[in-house]
Amino acid sequence: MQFFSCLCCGKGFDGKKKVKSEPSWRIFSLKELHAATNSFNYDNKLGEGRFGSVYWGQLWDGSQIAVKRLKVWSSREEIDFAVEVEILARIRHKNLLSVRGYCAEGQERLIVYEYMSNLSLVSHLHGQHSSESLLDWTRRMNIAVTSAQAIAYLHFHATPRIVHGDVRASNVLLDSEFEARVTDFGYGKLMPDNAENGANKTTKGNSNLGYLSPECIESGKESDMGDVYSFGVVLLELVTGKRPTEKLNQTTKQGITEWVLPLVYDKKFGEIVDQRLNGKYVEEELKRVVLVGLMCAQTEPEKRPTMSEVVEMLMNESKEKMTQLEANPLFNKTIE
Ligand SMILES: Nc1ncnc2c1ncn2[C@@H]1O[C@H](COP(=O)(O)OP(=O)(O)OP(=O)(O)O)[C@@H](O)[C@H]1O
Repeated sequence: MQFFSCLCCGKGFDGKKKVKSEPSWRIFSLKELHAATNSFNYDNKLGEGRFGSVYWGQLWDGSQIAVKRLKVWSSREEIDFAVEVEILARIRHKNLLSVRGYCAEGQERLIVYEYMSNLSLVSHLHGQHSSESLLDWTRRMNIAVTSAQAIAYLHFHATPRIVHGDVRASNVLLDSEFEARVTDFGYGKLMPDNAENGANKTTKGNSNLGYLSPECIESGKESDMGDVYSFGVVLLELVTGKRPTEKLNQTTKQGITEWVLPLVYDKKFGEIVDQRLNGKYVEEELKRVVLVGLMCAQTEPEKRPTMSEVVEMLMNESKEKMTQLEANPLFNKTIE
């Protein structure tokens, strides 16, 4: 850690007070997190992922937190854990979920995040909130653009630059205003490959297969272009309300791109859009998101746009840009 200044106490490693002393994260005691989560009570549990369970909690100052209690962690990786969490904690963007701190005591390894009261995108599209139709078109467009900005930030502006490695709808959380907060970035580095119950960096217990690019499945390696592919799947999921893969019958599954592309050829955008929107959407915007999503989720990584280009394409409302998008060879049935 010698190359980092100490953000926790606001001092540089030369010991002098820095101008900006606002702490961005801190170390929590296990006692404090026990008190906040009612001793990791079952009633406080928000859910469970591959790396552990997440609990809702409230600190003494009234602020709400989400505590991720990681599965067994060997003390051998203690230093790595602290270094990695500190790197994640330093990465700040309004659409990335902020790490408030961590706790490493005995065998316990916990990461403390801000609490997102509207949970994840997946819960609104396919889960506990899916029947409430809280995601109107404006919210969906906002989520598309801001989550793209967050991933572009990781790829191009974060220090160090970060490949997310697990872009999917369950990792797009929503705050009280339904603003997107991308989470779970950098976990590939944080969790050792052979962690007990922890999955390999890209296979992840098959739970993200619908999001993984073909080259990532083949090589087992994460990449920025792999993130672009996964983000394309999220965009399509966001506007169609469909899952990344749907079971056609006992033996066959269909990927979301295979379902959408033929409808694009036939210009049947009204069939593509999530029917729960009851026709309340902006056609040009829908078209834009669908085309960008398909361009991202192309098989060949070199044909995909970068995340910065994705942001640009999603935000550009000009007719010229739309014409340019439509002219992409991917949407020309005869070339395929
Ligand atoms: N900061 C948070 N605020 C509110 N809910 C959260 C927060 N972080 C996680 N959750 C919820 O906790 C549950 C578990 O999250 P977790 O990140 O461990 O798993 P996941 O993302 O669903 O899967 P995986 O980690 O395997 O990718 C999810 O349902 C998620 O919505």
